Amino acid sequence: MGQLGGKADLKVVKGDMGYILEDVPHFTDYLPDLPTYSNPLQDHPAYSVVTQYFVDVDDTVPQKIVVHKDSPRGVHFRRAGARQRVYFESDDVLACIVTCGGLCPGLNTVIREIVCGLSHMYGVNRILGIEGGYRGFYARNTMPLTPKFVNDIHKRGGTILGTSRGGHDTMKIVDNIEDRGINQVYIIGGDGTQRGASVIFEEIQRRGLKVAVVGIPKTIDNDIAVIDKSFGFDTAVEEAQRAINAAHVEAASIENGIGLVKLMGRYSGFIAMYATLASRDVDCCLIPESPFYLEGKGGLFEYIEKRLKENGHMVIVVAEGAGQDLIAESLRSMQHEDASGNKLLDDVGFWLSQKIKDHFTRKQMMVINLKYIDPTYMIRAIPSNASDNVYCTLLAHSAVHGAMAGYTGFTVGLVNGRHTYIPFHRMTETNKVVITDRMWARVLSSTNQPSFLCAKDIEEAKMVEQQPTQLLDEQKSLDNGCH
Ligand SMILES: Nc1ncnc2c1ncn2[C@@H]1O[C@H](COP(=O)(O)OP(=O)(O)OP(=O)(O)O)[C@@H](O)[C@H]1O
Ligand SMILES: O=P(O)(O)OC[C@H]1O[C@](O)(CO)[C@@H](O)[C@@H]1O
Ligand SMILES: [Mg+2]
Repeated sequence: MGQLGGKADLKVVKGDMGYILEDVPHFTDYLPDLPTYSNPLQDHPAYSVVTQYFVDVDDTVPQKIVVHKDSPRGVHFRRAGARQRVYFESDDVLACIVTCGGLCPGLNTVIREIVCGLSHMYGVNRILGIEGGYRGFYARNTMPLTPKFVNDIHKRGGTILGTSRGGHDTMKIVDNIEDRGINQVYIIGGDGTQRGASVIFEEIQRRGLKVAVVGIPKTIDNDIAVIDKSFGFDTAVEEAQRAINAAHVEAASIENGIGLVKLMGRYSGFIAMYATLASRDVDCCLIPESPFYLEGKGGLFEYIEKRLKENGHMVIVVAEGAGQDLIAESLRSMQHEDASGNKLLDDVGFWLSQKIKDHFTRKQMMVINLKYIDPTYMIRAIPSNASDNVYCTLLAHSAVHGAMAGYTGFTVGLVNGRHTYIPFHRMTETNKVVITDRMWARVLSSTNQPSFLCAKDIEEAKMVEQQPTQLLDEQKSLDNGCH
């Protein structure tokens, strides 16, 4: 297996039969001759009895598991887990944890399990919480975190550390890390946060510091492509059921009742799609990936009228990023951004409510009763459910094992059911609902809604699907020997 040259931040290894490892950085890449120590887990009363507890250094996990007889082995990621040798002595570790971006169920569980993992598995006692997101590194005090302090935080929503958008000043952050003597940095956040983590890692590497930078990807929208699923997503889908049930009860209790529920999903409609599929009470699901229109044949108004005539009531679920082009057209809305530079969206739920009410009032054909429910922040603020709690625990432990083993500049992630270490740059590939895929077809068949698509839209969607992804591009250039 040979190391390939290439882009400065890519560490790619190529093997036989089209095997590619998209590896993550390690201290030894820029700090040769570091001492190593035997992993204290070897003597741990709970873990020492586990057969093959340590991960083989050569274990990797394939990104694509559906293969043909002759297909190349494809891209792999380094398998997460405890290594036999570690690069830190327990007493020398000073770790810190920061949470950035929007809230998500499970943040406190990840914080708890990093603290308990470091302490119980590796005997690390010095752990700091950075308050209020990235700017907390240089603008706020830190809080000491102990297993006792974090004991029951997983039962609470939000993040005990606080969070923020904006305020990423790489130099000030790294100066602060260096001044405090921090040598493990755990960064929990979404795509913006992981971009921030990547530049922090680059600066740390440039300064030649022995500081592990580890990301734990957070997105309630489940919009990161490379991982199976993000923590908090299951909890969000489950909690969304309560809003959909309420909308259904309201709609079904009154003549021509329409229950409209807005769910999160800025660019990806996964929460709306899964909540719709799980509920079976939803008659129409609108997501950012699938354009729709209101007036005329095959439009939303026609469908609402038909459904009310058939059934007397209906439930509509709309993802917050759906129909933004329509709103922009009708409101000539200004484009605003939040402190991190994310586009601020217009409220599709409120806009759609008004449009539906106006339409039926104007037409005077039937009196409708529309109830609009926006549970978005109520969903985002709850604690994670049981399965997300276990998932968060494994992500946190993978992060701790990776840092102790000397890996850095990576995020943890579940790929095909296995925990892995993934280079930062892969975190920015977005996961979207593919509207020409089976899952979206299942939604359409469960709701009976029109697809709102003309032949041209379908062609365009297929073209997007067929376009080479970054992965294929890279694979192609690797095959051409470009790296
Ligand atoms: N390209 C970037 N370089 C450095 N820092 C960044 C970059 N993009 C975002 N950040 C910082 O990351 C933090 C979080 O970013 P953002 O508000 O976009 O949330 P996020 O991590 O994407 O989470 P989510 O969008 O899921 O709520 C902010 O402090 C922001 O300044
Ligand atoms: O209102 P805030 O806190 O900026 O966050 C809203 C955004 O965060 C997200 O949940 C992503 O984390 C989006 O779906 C949503 O648009
Ligand atoms: Mg984001």
